Amino acid sequence: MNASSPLTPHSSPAIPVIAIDGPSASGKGTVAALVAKELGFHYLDSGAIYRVTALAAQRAGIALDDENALAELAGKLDVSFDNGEIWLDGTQVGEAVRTEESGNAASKIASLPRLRAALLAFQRSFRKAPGLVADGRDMGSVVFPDATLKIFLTASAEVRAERRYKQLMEKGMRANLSQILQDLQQRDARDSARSVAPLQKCADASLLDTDTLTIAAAVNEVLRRYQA
Ligand SMILES: Nc1ncnc2c1ncn2[C@@H]1O[C@H](COP(=O)(O)OP(=O)(O)OP(=O)(O)O)[C@@H](O)[C@H]1O
Ligand SMILES: Nc1ccn([C@H]2C[C@H](O)[C@@H](COP(=O)(O)O)O2)c(=O)n1
Repeated sequence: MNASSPLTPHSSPAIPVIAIDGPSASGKGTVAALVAKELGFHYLDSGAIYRVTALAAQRAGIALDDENALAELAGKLDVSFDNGEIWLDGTQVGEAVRTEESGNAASKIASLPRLRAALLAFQRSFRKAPGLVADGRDMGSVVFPDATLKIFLTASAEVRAERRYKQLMEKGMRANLSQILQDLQQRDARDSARSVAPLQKCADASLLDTDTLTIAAAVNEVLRRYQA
């Protein structure tokens, strides 16, 4: 696995990290990427790692509950990230990892402790100077517990479902609002209930509710908290 440039074998505590965790469609990816751009930092979309691992498993015919086989697969995945594009085994995965089915498959394998452990070092290898903005579910709690700033980004399930609906429609994908709301609530419940690295606001994270915030306002608020 590589993050488009040589791997750093160990994480470096001197390099600042902004960890943005939260439920699905809360805007983590959008806000994290814009904050990273503003600060000139690297960006880690950790959910994409789980999504592409699930895709690789499906291509290899590995069941999504076969923990040993999934952990072994994760340890030798040929995945790289380059300018927002994901490469698996030398080919671009494109929108295959952006569907709700892909999010659900990722959520299922993400509940397996050995699979999560196998992905830890790869995620930490993204910590490079001058800094990193990382989004996911356990960025502040497990992957970067010493992060400089930890944000728990959220919005009501209804607002998130509407945003996801709009996003899918804009991409020309089929979408049904009530189905999206149901899927999103099920995924959040699974991600919150698992025994390892559950989705939760850790004690040292600060809450950012974007129900009534524009993307620009959410980005500015993260930057303000970082600079404070
Ligand atoms: N504050 C906001 N106001 C309006 N739309 C927003 C806001 N934040 C994000 N969005 C939109 O909501 C959609 C979902 O955002 P995004 O994909 O960043 O969420 P996410 O938390 O990364 O989702 P997932 O966990 O499923 O990957 C996008 O279309 C994005 O543009
Ligand atoms: N740090 C992470 C990131 C993601 N996951 C799992 C749980 C999510 O439902 C799924 C897809 O993530 P998304 O792309 O929607 O952010 O992957 C996780 O457990 N830990």
